[in-house]
Amino acid sequence: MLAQDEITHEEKTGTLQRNHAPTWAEARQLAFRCAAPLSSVATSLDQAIGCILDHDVAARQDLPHYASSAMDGWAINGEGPWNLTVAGRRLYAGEASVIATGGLIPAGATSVLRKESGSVSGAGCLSLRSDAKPGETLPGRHIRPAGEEATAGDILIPAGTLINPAHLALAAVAGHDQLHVQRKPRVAVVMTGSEVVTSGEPAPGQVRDAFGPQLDAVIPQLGGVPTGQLRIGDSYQEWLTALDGDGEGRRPEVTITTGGTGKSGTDHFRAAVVALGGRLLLDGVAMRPGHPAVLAALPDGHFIIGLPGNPLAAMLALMTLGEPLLAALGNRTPQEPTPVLSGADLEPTPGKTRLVPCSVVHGLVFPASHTGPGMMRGLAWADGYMAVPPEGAAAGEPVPVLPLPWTSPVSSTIPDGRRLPWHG
Ligand SMILES: Nc1nc2c(c(=O)[nH]1)N[C@H]1C(S)=C(S)[C@@H](COP(=O)(O)OP(=O)(O)OC[C@H]3O[C@@H](n4cnc5c(N)ncnc54)[C@H](O)[C@@H]3O)O[C@H]1N2
Ligand code: MOO
Repeated sequence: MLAQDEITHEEKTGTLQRNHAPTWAEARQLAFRCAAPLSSVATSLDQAIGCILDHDVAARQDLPHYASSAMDGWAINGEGPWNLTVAGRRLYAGEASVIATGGLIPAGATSVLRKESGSVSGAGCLSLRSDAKPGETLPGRHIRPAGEEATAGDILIPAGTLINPAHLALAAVAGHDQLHVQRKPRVAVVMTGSEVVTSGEPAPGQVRDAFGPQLDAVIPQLGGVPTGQLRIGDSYQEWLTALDGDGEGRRPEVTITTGGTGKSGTDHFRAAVVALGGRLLLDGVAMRPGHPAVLAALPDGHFIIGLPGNPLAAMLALMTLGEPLLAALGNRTPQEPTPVLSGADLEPTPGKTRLVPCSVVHGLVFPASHTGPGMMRGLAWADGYMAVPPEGAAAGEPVPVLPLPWTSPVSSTIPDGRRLPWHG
């Protein structure tokens, strides 16, 4: 939801009165600060994977909750020989009964004798084999005591943990059927453009859709839950209907649109937001590519991110606005840039941060090739993206680098870790 205390006067009145677009760093900060974390939700174990735990998970009873046999053999009382009795009954001195691995230790048992350490006579008398290992009948031998792993009330998984498959098993064996987790923002995608085709080779004047295949895959990587994709043409009415949610004003916490951020007659993002009573929190960012990106809030406190139509521009705008917004809604911290020494001279772009897919080779960062605003080739192989400051950077100077949602964090090559004067 929209963070009420972060709404400025400009935003309340629905008018953005900036004379210049925010810097890339300001835009990221705004996208993070405009949203408050969603509430927590109780969920079944299978739905909790990859979620952040909101309440501690404690052992409901001792783990294991009863003393059990660690071996197949006999539960015994005292030193042998033993008279065999019915399994499960209390054992008195000199008695034994058959037990399997995991079986409940009967009252009176002092230890478990492994099958290979005993022999039974025809008369039902159990005796220790002469080749049995020493100490086989010592008290507690081959018994797994109750509470060996945890005592009732022990915190097994603290709040804040990112749930992995083993955590699910631990919660289950500790007696839990549900977990309280941080709710993830639901994210709908609305793709615009009557020239966009979704299969085969496009004809001249058509383009093959670059967003359908990747957005629902990247949304979970950014901590969101995709709720579906809608394709519309270029008319204002289609925009209005698409952004109006289910027709009764219900919509997911975030809607991502693609295309229509320009200011031509077919670009209806802003008009549709205003018609729905919403306001623009940010209209354009001083970056390249992706500068026409828009962030808006609707009266229900839900958000719309307008990504430009050019595919690389859109993905870098998603990293700039969507990554911090989804982090805020999911109660996580946004990605921080890491300083890495540049392996190449990077041209200045006065007044704009340049976002460039990049590769890291032997600790130096290099711009990828094929990184025009409409291209996907450079991004597909990149280790991350550089945020080249407006003044550029010479080879050997540090530049801020961020990972992509599907790449590993980039490690810093700056030896003393000193803070760099990032723009913005
Ligand atoms: N006169 C100006 N024209 C443009 C400017 C400008 O400042 N002045 N900015 C350019 C930049 S930069 C961008 S980015 C785009 C923004 O355009 P829109 O967000 O309005 O997007 P569209 O016009 O709908 O499409 C742009 C481009 O992207 C292609 N596209 C759209 N959807 C898809 C898709 N699903 N898969 C692949 N490609 C897609 C579309 O065919 C266009 O080629 O405006 C520039 N123009
Ligand atoms: O956002 Mo556009 O280049 O800046 O594609």
